Amino acid sequence: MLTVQSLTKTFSTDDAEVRAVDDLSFQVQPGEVYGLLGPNGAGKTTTLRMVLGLLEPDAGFAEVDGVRTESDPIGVKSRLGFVSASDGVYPWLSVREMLLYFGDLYGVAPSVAAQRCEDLATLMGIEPFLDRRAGTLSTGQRQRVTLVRGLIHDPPVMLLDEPTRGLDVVGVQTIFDYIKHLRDVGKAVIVCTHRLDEAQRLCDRFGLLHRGKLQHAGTMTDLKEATGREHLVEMFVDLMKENA
Ligand SMILES: Nc1ncnc2c1ncn2[C@@H]1O[C@H](COP(=O)(O)OP(=O)(O)OP(=O)(O)O)[C@@H](O)[C@H]1O
Repeated sequence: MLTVQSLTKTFSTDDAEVRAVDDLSFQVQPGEVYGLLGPNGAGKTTTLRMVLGLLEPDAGFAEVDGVRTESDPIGVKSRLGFVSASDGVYPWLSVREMLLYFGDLYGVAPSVAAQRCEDLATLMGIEPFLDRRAGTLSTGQRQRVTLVRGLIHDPPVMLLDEPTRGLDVVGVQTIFDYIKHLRDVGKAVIVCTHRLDEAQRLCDRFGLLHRGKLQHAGTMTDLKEATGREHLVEMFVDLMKENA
């Protein structure tokens, strides 16, 4: 389970202070897909960076399966999988070498990592290119490899940042299947995306973030009741007008 409690971060620049994340709290349960959604600059990336332990909060904390980022940053990283549209691959390693290398970085025993590599390769359809250099893969093939890489240490919590960016319909469907798999095997999943139509189909619960604060949170039914709107897109447009 992931807990974010009263998380707050202000950035100071030469001419201004930006409260990027403002007293943000939410939880994601095992087997649940949570859409953390918001327009540009809402605070999504800053939140993920604090959950991952890459940025220190001014106040509040993130906790992954009972382990707090501030007290055990390595322990938290081993319990998190992170997949981002901007993930790179090591071009000169074969896909298998790269996956086993990441397993090793996470402290997974080589025999366990090798078996997981085989199982996940079958699941994500990457067996045909396991022994090809990662640098020769297409965007969609590379994306599937990064999805496998995110799971090589079998973390209980997965963070997906813009997972469908740049993918064709088949690639998007692969992400949908992957997220369904994550839900089925009981991972707690956070998805950040600007594709609100996809989010509406994918997520069990939502947090609509604007100016670092959750403006609405809950299931689609909760959000519809609270806003009187049918679709996330309309809710967002209203939010941005209200806060303009
Ligand atoms: N290192 C930084 N220094 C100063 N301001 C920052 C820094 N990082 C983020 N910000 C500001 O904090 C706010 C939130 O940014 P953040 O990147 O978290 O938004 P986001 O929701 O991920 O946006 P996007 O959808 O555009 O990626 C923005 O106003 C941004 O300019």
